[in-house]
Amino acid sequence: MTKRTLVWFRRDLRLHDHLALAKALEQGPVAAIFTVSDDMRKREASCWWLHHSLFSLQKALHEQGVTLLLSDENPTSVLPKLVKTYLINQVVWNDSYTTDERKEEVALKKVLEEAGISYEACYGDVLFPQHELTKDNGDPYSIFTPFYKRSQKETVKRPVALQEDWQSIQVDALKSLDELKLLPERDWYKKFEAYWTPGEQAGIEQFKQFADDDIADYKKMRDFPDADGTSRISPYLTWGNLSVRAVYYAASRREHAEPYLRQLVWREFARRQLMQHPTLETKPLRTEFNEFPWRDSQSDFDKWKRGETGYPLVDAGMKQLWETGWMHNRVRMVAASFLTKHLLLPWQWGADWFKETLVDYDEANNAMGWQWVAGTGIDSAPYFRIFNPETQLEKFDSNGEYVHEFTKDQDVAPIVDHKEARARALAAYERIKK
Ligand SMILES: Cc1cc2nc3c(=O)[nH]c(=O)nc-3n(C[C@H](O)[C@H](O)[C@H](O)COP(=O)(O)OP(=O)(O)OC[C@H]3O[C@@H](n4cnc5c(N)ncnc54)[C@H](O)[C@@H]3O)c2cc1C
Repeated sequence: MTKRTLVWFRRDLRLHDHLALAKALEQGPVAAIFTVSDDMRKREASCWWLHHSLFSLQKALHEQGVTLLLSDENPTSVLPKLVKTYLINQVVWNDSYTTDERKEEVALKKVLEEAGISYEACYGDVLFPQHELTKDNGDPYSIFTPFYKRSQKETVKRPVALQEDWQSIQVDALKSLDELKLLPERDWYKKFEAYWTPGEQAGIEQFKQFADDDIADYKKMRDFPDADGTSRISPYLTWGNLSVRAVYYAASRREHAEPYLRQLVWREFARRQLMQHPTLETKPLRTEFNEFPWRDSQSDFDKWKRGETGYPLVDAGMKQLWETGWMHNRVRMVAASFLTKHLLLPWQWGADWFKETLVDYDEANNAMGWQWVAGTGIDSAPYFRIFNPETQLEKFDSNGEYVHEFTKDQDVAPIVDHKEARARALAAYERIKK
C-alpha cells in the first residue's frame, strides 16, 4: 500500500546512506522537514556549518522535486500539523544521540502516539544499533579496549542506496533559511569560508581524498598538527553530511586502515557513554571531582581563550580554533590539559568554549574528550598525568611550523611556570584523593 511520508531530517543532512529517506521513498510520496532548536543556536560555529548544510540539502532535494521545509517551532507542534494538512500517513527519522535531541524524540513519539499517527525511528548517527555491542550480560561497556574488541567481531552494514524514482508531496514553504537566522551575530565565522566547504558533496570529496592519499599513513602522521595527517571529516560527521557507516564501510576496504577505524569506534564509544550518562558534558563521571578545588580566574581563562598563555603549542591551538573553527586532536589534548591542570580551571569552562567555537562540536565527543583529559571520566587519563606543553611541542611540532602558522611567533611571557603549576595541580588532586 502506498504511504505518504514525512521525513524529519536531523543529524543526517545528506542523501547517501539515509535509512529513513530510503524507507519513505519505497512506500510512496515524501515531504521533508528540518526543525531548529534553541540549543542549536548556542553552538555558534556549528550553526554556521548547519546553515550551509541546509542550503546544500535544500538544493539536492529540490532537484528531486522535494521541498525541504524549515521551522523553528517545536517538532511536537509542527509535525502533527503538517501530517494533518497534507494527509500524511507516517513520520520517519533517523535517531539522534544527543541528550536534548533524545528528549525531543521521546516527546514527539508520545504526541504522535496520542494522535494515532504512525512513525518509525531508524538507527541514525552510529555504526551499530544501540542494543548491539553490549557485554554478555547486556550491560554497556565502560572501558574502550573491550568495547573495541567486541566491535571488531561485527560488520558495519553496507550503505543503503536511494531508489531513483521519487514521488513528492507538494507543500507550502514555512520559513526561509535566512529567516531561521542561524548565522552567528558576531561575524568572526566569515573566516571559516577560507578553510571549509560544508555539505554532502564536499564531505564526500574530502573523505575520498584522505582515503586515496593518506589513510595508510594515518598511524604515523596523525599526531603532527602541521601535517595533513588526519581526515578532517569531523564537521561533516557532526551534521551527517557524511554517514559514519558509509565512511567506516569505505575505509574498511582500504589497506592499513585499522588505526583510522579505531578512531571511528572511539566516536561510537562516546555516543554509548553519553546515552548512559546524559549529563556527561556537565558532571564528572568520577564523583570525587565534585569536590575538586578548581580555581575561578576569568582573566586566566580569557588568556587561554585568546591563545595568550605564553606556551606556543597551546596558543597556536587556541588561535587555530578561533581562525578556522577546528583544532588538531593532539593540540586539543594539550590545550585542554593546560586549562585543567596548569591553570586549574574547570573542564566544563573549556567544554563550553569548544561548544561555541568548534565547527565540529559534538556533545558526545566533546564531553568524553574533556573528561578524558581532565581525568574525571571512567576510562580516561589519570589526573596526575600532566602534559608538559614544551615537551609536546618538541615532539609534535619540532620545526615550529604549526606554531608559526597560527601565532606568527608572538612573544608572550608564560602566565604560569610549568613546574610550579604542575606541583599546584598535584597538590589539588591530593585533596580529593583523601
Ligand atoms: C578536549 C577534546 C574535545 C574534543 N571535542 C570534539 C568535538 O566537539 N567534536 C568532535 O568531533 N571531536 C572532538 N574531539 C575528538 C577529536 O579531537 C576530533 O574528532 C578530531 O580532531 C577531528 O579531526 P579529524 O576528523 O581529522 O579526525 P581523524 O583523526 O581523521 O578521525 C576520524 C574521525 O574519528 C572520530 N574521532 C577521532 N578522534 C576521536 C576521539 N578522540 N574521540 C572521539 N572520536 C574521535 C571523529 O569523528 C573524526 O572525525 C575532542 C577531543 C578532545 C581531546
